[in-house]
Amino acid sequence: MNYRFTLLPLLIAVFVTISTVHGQENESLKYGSQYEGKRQDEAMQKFRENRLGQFIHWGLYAIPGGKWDGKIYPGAAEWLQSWADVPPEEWSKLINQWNPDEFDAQEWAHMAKEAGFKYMTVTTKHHEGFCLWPSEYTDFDVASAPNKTDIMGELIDAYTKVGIDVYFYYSILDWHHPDWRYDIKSEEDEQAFERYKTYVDNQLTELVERYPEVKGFWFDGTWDKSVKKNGKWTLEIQQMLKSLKPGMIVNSRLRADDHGSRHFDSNDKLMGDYESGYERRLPSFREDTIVTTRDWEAVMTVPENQWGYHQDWSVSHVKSTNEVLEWITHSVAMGGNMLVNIGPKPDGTIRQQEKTLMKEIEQWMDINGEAIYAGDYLGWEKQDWGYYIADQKTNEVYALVFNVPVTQKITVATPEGISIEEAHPLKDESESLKISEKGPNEVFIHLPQPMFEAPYVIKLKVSGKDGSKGTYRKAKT
Ligand SMILES: C[C@@H]1O/C(=N\OC(=O)Nc2ccccc2)[C@@H](O)[C@H](O)[C@@H]1O
Repeated sequence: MNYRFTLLPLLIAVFVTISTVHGQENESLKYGSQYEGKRQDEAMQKFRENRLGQFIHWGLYAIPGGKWDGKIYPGAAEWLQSWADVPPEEWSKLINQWNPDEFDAQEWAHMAKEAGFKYMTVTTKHHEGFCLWPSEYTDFDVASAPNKTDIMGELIDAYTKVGIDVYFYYSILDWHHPDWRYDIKSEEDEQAFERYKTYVDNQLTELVERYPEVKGFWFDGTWDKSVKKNGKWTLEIQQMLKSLKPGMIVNSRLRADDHGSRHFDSNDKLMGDYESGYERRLPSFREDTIVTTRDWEAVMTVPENQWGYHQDWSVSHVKSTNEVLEWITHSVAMGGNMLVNIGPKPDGTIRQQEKTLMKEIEQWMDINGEAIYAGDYLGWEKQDWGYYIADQKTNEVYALVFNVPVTQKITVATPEGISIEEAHPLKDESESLKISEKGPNEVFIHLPQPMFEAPYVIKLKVSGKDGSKGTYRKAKT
């Protein structure tokens, strides 16, 4: 049998397949990722060192607070218009009740500063379309409400003054604007969405020009086909913002590529400046360590799923402060940032549960904040008792204990040639914790009695192969 002729078609098929697959990985995209790796400029480094931020969801939805026509809706309060199926013209009447007469931006900024938040991201316009600044391009804004306070102006001034970086959340999805479209299926859709794109471009330009201290944009509401079919526009928005303000930071959630692929382009390359796909969920140490190769940020609610103010938090589990601290620690231990959300009340005050949470975060961060700020992925074997964090700048190593072993001691397994010299609790660094040999490259660190109620942070003095500090960190991948 002449194999040459029999095998030839198979060989061709194999070759075409390999080249196609390989070719797909390197498909040249016009609107895909614009660069690879982590941005190393000062603005992005500051984002990376901030680590802990405050998310603020505020808008007309705070007024009904999850209740419509006498019925409580357990879903996210900022989506009430959707859950209760309220027609836009009826929902818009809420503007006549917008009167946050207790709003005090300095008080909010002070609370955030004390709590240890290094940056803040606030909703300029959520899906409902109401604008919390006086916009030249719509009358569905604070300038048309009984209380005309420029919320964005007050907040960015107050937070910037106390040294907290401010980012703007902006929803592309807009339930109020007549030209918003979920999909583009007709010439009429096309023309309307072109008008809508101009509206958004104008508003974004307006926001940067009115509030030049803004550090970046957190885009949302980009999952519909209308946006996925406009990948070019999403890149143009990114480029426009960076030309308006060099160093501007834009999240991956804005972006769609030539084929509608979101966050990551069709070559699996991250778009935007950091990955913003972790919403009320966290990457796994077992399956998702790829996140440690890029900048990323998780965002979290205190209840199971309430971003805007909901008057009845009994509708779901409400995280304890220790749970919130573990979400923050988990993110930083995997080289990411965390935004912890609050949903202010319609009168401009902050609900007691959120004030208590911020106070308890403050008390913990006052002692342990050095393990969080500029924290990064260490790369050592994840242990059940908690997390390791390495400081990006000092290379100090911290062990953050959340799950106390019944043995009253934690195991620290170090890479070959690395040893633990000393262990000091951050709550009293003059104290030295006992270290005992467990096996090759494994030691026990003995925990103090009585057991503690909050996450317990230990600073480890580590020596590397050549005895110098800092040689023990896993190579940055
Ligand atoms: C931070 C949150 O972001 C949102 N949505 O984020 C999503 O990623 N939504 C989503 C996730 C998966 C599929 C479709 C939409 C908003 O709808 C919500 O009100 C809040 O502002």
